[in-house]
Amino acid sequence: MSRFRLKPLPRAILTDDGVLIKSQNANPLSFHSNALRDPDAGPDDKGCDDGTHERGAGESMFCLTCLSDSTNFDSNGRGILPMNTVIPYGRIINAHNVRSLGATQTTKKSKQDTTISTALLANDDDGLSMDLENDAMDYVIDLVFVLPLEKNVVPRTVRLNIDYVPLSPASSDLAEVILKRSYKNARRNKKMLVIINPFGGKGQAKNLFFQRAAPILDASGSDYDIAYTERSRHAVEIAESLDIDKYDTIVCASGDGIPYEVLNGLYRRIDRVAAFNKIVVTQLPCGSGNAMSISCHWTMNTSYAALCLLKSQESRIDVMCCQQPSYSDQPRLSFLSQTYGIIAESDINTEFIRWMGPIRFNIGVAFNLLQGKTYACDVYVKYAAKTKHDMKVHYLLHKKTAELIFDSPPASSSSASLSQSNPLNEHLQSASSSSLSTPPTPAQESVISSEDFNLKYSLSDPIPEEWERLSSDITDNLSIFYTGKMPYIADKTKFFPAALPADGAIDLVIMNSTTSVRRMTPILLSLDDGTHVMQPEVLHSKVSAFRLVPHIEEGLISVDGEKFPLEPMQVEVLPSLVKTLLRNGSYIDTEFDTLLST
Ligand SMILES: Nc1ncnc2c1ncn2[C@@H]1O[C@H](COP(=O)(O)OP(=O)(O)OP(=O)(O)O)[C@@H](O)[C@H]1O
Repeated sequence: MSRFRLKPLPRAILTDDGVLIKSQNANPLSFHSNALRDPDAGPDDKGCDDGTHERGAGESMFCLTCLSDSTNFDSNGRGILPMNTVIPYGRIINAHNVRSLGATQTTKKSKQDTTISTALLANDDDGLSMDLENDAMDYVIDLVFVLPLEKNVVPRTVRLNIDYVPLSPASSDLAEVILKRSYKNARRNKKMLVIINPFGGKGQAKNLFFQRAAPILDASGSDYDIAYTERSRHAVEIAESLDIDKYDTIVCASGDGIPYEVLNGLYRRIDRVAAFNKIVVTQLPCGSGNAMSISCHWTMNTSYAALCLLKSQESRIDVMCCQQPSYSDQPRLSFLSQTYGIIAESDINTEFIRWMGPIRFNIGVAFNLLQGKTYACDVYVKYAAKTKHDMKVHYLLHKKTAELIFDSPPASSSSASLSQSNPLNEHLQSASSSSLSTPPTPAQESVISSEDFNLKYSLSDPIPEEWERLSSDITDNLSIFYTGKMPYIADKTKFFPAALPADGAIDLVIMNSTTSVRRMTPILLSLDDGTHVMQPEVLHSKVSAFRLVPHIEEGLISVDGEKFPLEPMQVEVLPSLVKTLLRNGSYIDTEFDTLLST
């Protein structure tokens, strides 16, 4: 005999945007935190800062101060999802049919009835019941979604009674229907290797991963192994010897140093074509420099980046290939930047004050600037866009193409939505719910061959005829030489606002020491909004290749934040070589178009 336990459930339906709560249940909903935690990592989600209520054991509750306006309180301090709240597909990370609870008892519904008190009968039956009157089936689903709590997103589970009319017998697995909508354009069931640099982010990388990202990955049912880097360049070895049949995604829970090493490890493989066709390389921001995450996931927050890791589409991006005499047998890949002059010195030569955090870099720049240091060199370039006008044309052309491919219709605003509290989530929502957001050649379908690794130019050859030498007026007194492929080089530093993921070009920014400190200071202070590139003193172009020949005695070149020898360096773009995850299929919007129109 079955034992029955009455448990009221809220009713919901599927909409184009997400799961819409149709009936506001009089009883409070409780949301279960299903985060698995590293026992070493300590608690993360502590509930509310305001301390007005506490969480019971094994249970988390919504709180007004942590949620959007769409959340209400009952007298016990528990949150309820009001009618017309939408849990967007972009926020849903898992769903389970509650088969063990079995048949649901349906009541006859009038069209206007939005406060149905449905009882879930817990018994031993399996299966789902059908309301023959309207062909809608009642499903009991455990829906796992992420909720903004303080500055992070955290996983929660809610049990819902969902009315759904199956389109075909094959779609009667409602959890699968929801998951397909929630992971549109994204690879589900990734096989991930998470590489954690325990020294990254001033030693915080491991805690950040386990506190902010792992709960979301675990709640989504993701499959991942963890490897810790034990020494410098260990990630090169890990990637070089990786079993690429076992994994499809390498997640670098680190700063930008580990993705750099991983890409070069993959590049050294004999089967590198297969590796670059299979493996996606992405970052969870756990270091002090997280340019890849801010550029690709549009966030420096580890929990939001974990959500993006699950939801973003695989895309191919350009990478740069560096040649120098010291490693002529094995060129190096660079995904982020190469720099020479004040910024290189400030980045690398301030390692000894690493404990200061990112401010050490600003101190280094200011120090070198005030000393009026110059870094003489010769620079030869193959232009892709030379003048500021060419830059505008190039940028708008490539940005336009991306918009046509990836833009989504605006989400319905008729219903309250859990996504309202954070503008970042609108992007996530549109990315996953749009029917127009399928790119013509997503990374899953675009295959590269060994020819895509071929370099067009050799450092040992003379400068090609079609290249141009920059005027010595600029290069004799050079202060900053910076080339890059991603818009952000650090938090709040939009150094390359015109950078695009796959435009076949490297962005070049050069500044000259003849610019007075009085002029240089405001230019450098405008790095956060990217307006420095609009200043007449700043040379801003796009190149597909360049050669830098330093003429100073002592110094260094920095590639993706790593110290490189002070030698001639030649760099060329290798178009669309690397698979990564891009939110909505693009880099974070730098609003460079707005700068162009001012
Ligand atoms: N176990 C280890 N011991 C020492 N160094 C390591 C170890 N693991 C990784 N590294 C090195 O740490 C460097 C920085 O790594 P990462 O980018 O993850 O951290 P970060 O905090 O962002 O550092 P940075 O400020 O240099 O960017 C890498 O060059 C890597 O080779």
